[in-house]
Amino acid sequence: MAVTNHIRRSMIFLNTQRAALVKEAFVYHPDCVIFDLEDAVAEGEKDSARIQLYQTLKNVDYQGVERWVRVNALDSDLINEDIRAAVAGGAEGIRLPKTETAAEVQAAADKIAAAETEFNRPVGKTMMMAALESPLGIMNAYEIATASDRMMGIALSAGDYTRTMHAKRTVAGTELFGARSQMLIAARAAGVMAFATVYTDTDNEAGFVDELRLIKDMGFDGKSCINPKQIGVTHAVFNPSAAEIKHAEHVMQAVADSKANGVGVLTVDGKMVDIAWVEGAQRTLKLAQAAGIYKGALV
Ligand SMILES: CC(C)(COP(=O)(O)OP(=O)(O)OC[C@H]1O[C@@H](n2cnc3c(N)ncnc32)[C@H](O)[C@@H]1OP(=O)(O)O)[C@@H](O)C(=O)NCCC(=O)NCCSC(=O)C[C@@](O)(CC(=O)O)C(=O)O
Ligand SMILES: [Mg+2]
Repeated sequence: MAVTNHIRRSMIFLNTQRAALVKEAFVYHPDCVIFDLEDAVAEGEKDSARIQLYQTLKNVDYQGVERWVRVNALDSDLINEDIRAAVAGGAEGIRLPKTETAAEVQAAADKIAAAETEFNRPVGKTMMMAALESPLGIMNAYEIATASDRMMGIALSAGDYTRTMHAKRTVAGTELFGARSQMLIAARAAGVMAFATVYTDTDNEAGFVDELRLIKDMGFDGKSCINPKQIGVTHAVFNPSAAEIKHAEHVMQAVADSKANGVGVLTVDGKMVDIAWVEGAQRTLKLAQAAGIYKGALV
C-alpha cells in the first residue's frame, strides 16, 4: 500500500531551478514540499533543475517534511527523466500536472513502477497525486482519484483551470465553486485527500485567511502554497481551535457515557449530538494530535 498517514495542511511549491531555495525550505516547517519541475522552471533549465532535484533529495535532510515532485506533463518528452530522478532520489510522491483521465494516472504509475524496479526501491511505495486543471479533469475527478492504489489525493489548480474555463479570477472565488465542490465530492467518494489551489496575492494576508477559512469549512485537507509566509497562517487556520478540541472531547465522552446508559441522542455544549458526530470528533482530535497541539487520548 503506497499511501501513508501524514499531516498535509500545507504543501509549498519550490522552484527547483533555484538552488538556494530548495536546499533550505524545511526551515519553514511546511508539512510537505513540492519540488517543481513543471511551470516554475524555464524551458532551457529543465535538465539542470532535474539534476538539482536529485542532489537535493539524496543529500538534504528534510527532517520529516514530505517531499513531492511535480513532474512535467505526460505527453512531454521530459516526464520519463523527471520520474526516474524523483524515484532514484527517494521522493515520497509524484504530483501529476494537468491530469484529465484515469489512463494518464495509470500510465504514470507504470513509469513509476519501472523506475522503482530500476533503482531498487520498494515497488508500490511512491505515492501519487493528480492536479486537476481543466474542465475535463474536474469531470473525471473520481476516475482519476481511483485510478491507482498509489493515489494519495487530488488538487485543484486554479490558474490553468480558469484559463481553460475562460473564467476570470475573483476575490470571492465564485468561478471556482463548481470545481471545488465537484472535486471534493469525488475525493471523499474515492477516499483520497483534497487540496486547494495556490493563492497568488502573497501580500494580502486578510484575503488569504478568508480563503483558508472557506476551504477548511468546505472540507479540504490542505492548501498548495507558493511562499513561506503562507505556511504558518495555513496551519493556524487548519489546526483545530482550543474550543473545537474541547467540544470533540465532550462529544466523545458524552457518546461513550450515553452508550453505557442506553441513550441514543443527547445534548453536548448546547447542541444535539448522536453517533453521527463521533467520526468528526475523532478526526478533530487526530488532526490536533498530528499537529502537536493535543496530547490526550484518541478513543
Ligand atoms: C512568488 C515568488 C516569486 C515571490 O518571490 P519573492 O522573492 O518576491 O518572495 P519573498 O516573500 O520576498 O521571499 C522571502 C524569502 O522566502 C524565500 N522564498 C520565496 N518563495 C519561496 C518558496 N516557494 N519556497 C521557499 N522559499 C521561498 C525567498 O527566497 C526569500 O528568502 P531570503 O532571500 O533568504 O529572504 C516566490 O515566492 C516563488 O517563487 N514561489 C513559488 C512559485 C512557484 O513555484 N510556482 C509554481 C507553482 S504554482 C503554479 O504552477 C500554478 C498552478 O499550476 C498551481 C497548482 O498546480 O496548484 C495553477 O495552475 O494554478
Ligand atoms: Mg498549473
